[in-house]
Amino acid sequence: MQTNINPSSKPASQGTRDSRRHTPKADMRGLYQRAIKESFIKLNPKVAVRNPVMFIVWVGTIVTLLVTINPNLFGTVQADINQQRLLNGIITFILFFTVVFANFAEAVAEGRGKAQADSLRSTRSDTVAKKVLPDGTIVDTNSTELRRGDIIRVSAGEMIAADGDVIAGLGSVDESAITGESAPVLKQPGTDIASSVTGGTRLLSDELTVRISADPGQGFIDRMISLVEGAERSKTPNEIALTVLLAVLTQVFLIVVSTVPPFAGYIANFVSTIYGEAAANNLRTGASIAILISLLVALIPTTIGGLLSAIGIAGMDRVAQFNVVATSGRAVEACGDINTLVLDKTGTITLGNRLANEFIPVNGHSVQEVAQASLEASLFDETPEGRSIVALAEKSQATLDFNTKSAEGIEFSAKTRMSGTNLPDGRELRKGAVDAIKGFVRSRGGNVPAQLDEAFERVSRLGGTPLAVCQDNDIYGVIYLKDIVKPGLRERFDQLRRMGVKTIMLTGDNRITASVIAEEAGVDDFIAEATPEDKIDVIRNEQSQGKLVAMTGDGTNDAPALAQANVGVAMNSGTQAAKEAANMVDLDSDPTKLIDLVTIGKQLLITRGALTTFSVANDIAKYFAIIPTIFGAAGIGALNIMQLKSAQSAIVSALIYNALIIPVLIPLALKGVKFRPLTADQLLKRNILIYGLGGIIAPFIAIKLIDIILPLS
Ligand SMILES: Nc1ncnc2c1ncn2[C@@H]1O[C@H](COP(=O)(O)OP(=O)(O)OP(=O)(O)O)[C@@H](O)[C@H]1O
Ligand SMILES: [K+]
Ligand SMILES: [Mg+2]
Repeated sequence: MQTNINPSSKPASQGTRDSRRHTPKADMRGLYQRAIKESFIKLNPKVAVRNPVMFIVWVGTIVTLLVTINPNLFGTVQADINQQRLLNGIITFILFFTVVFANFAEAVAEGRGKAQADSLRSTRSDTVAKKVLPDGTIVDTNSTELRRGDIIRVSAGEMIAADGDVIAGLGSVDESAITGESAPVLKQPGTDIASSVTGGTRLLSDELTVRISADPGQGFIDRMISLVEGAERSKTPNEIALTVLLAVLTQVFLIVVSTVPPFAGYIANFVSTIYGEAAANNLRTGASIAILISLLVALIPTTIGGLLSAIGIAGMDRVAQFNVVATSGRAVEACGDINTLVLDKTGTITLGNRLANEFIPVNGHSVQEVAQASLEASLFDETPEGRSIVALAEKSQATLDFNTKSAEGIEFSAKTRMSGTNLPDGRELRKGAVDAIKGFVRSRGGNVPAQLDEAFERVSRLGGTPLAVCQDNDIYGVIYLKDIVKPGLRERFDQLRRMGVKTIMLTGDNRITASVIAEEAGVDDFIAEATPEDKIDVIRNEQSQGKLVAMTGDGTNDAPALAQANVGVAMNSGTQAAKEAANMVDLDSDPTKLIDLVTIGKQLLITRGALTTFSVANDIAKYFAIIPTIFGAAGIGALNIMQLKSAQSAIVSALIYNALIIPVLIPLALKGVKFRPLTADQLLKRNILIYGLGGIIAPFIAIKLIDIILPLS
């Protein structure tokens, strides 16, 4: 087992998170002022109707306002008309603020995104780009006139006018406008990583030629702005299902409450035969329209109805705080339902800077000869692995004895799993996965020495990647590429396991290395020697068992798998193809962030469930507060278990509680309920216990307290 973990390196997604937020903290006071204004603007019926539960409250407010103005509107009131008017007025006032509070919850949630959008927009200004025409001439072109496929030249100090891929040049780019990270990022063409640039970022050094990949208004920052602003926010399937459920519940209570007057009338007739007409009248007037509306509003799920969209928006927002751009709320929620997490080994589970550590000779060759062959084989290999091999070979005094211009580079591909160089004198040098090189040598009539397997095993058992090196049909030796498992992963995978998420490591590397790394990192399963096609198959296979799969990737060859996965997270450092196929982009290019995303998604679902449970459980107390006032005077006082001061005080207390609970719960809706890594089953039980039981008890206490404080008799 590997013991040489670098103790100074932190898990990639911890530690620096706060400093990485891509927008400055929103001005909170301005945010609340804006939200208060918005809460009143949202009273517009056209907007209000989108939330059926709160719309009922809004309509109820209008009706109670009418009976405040004229208490006799729906039949003569027998009680003191001024007293009736006062009560109706108070009810109207509270109902109105119930709607405003719900609007406020949504406005606060939206406001954070708007503030973010503003700060993003401020980084965006029309830029003049140097467009390269097909004949090579350069013309100044406004960034709004650039189209997909156009070629531009960017010089040091200039803003990159639009998204694109670097096709020539090399330079460092300041991406702090989107990532908040001030360290410059090196951009160069060709490689899977580091070839894509984002409009609105600034080139710090040298010169780049960029092929534009997005039409105006379709760029990454544009998409980010419209996302955080909520312009593209559509309800997720879960949210729609819950909205429908709440609407149905509202309808049920509407029917229930509308049966109260006939029922009360029936009892009144009965009461009049025993206690006389005076008592019966009391009962008939008790069921006044304003009180029935109060009962209805108390019973329908206004708490969750008022907080539902804030919870969803906050979920997207929390993802943004982690420096991840989600293309939809649906993607965020899907994270919460993930059963299987597919991770690739190099760069995800390991630190990824696989560096050449040692040359191990076989077949009677010397270390020097292996270094020489490795240098020649890696001459055109631009991958970090290739570069590190060149560096180690040069340290071992290897030199070139041919003109590199006349040699031909054989690029690495995940399919062949080797790379190399064809020399001018006809020699073919190759390096790559050991079995791939074995195949290459055998196809040229060569032998595979037993020593090779020993070297292969030795490197693999250390968790390293062994690369065999050969010249034509002669195997020279093995290059030990050393890699290190990221610290702290085991705990994170343990956490996922407790949430019921299975982790699968997918790697193109050999079985032994894979098993050593898998064991050290603590993943549940691993698949070795995987081709890009295998990656899609693994995802499809999991999905065919009804599982939801998340995957992280960065390469163009990851794009199909990213698209196939239910949640695909592309690295910002990755190719445009990968970013387009994925439904999330991680601006920090930190593959382990999926673990945080799963947590956020789960937290979103749990918060919604918890507040729904709480909202519905609240009804019991409110029911017992209001129902005796409808029947109370008629001697059914046994229902008055809360012993509230009077009918008026009971109704008003219940409604005040009902209204205030919305703003009280806004922080919880925005922050999410405290998350613990438990399975769905355990979480359900826990939530029913806390939010169900709490939801029953809390309002009894709160309503009783409000009743005591209220100066109503
Ligand atoms: N530059 C290279 N030249 C030759 N062979 C390479 C090179 N890079 C990798 N290989 C070999 O090809 C195998 C597959 O590499 P690749 O980087 O495609 O793996 P992968 O499928 O992305 O999985 P992971 O990145 O998790 O290891 C490696 O295990 C190694 O044996
Ligand atoms: K309610
Ligand atoms: Mg890889």
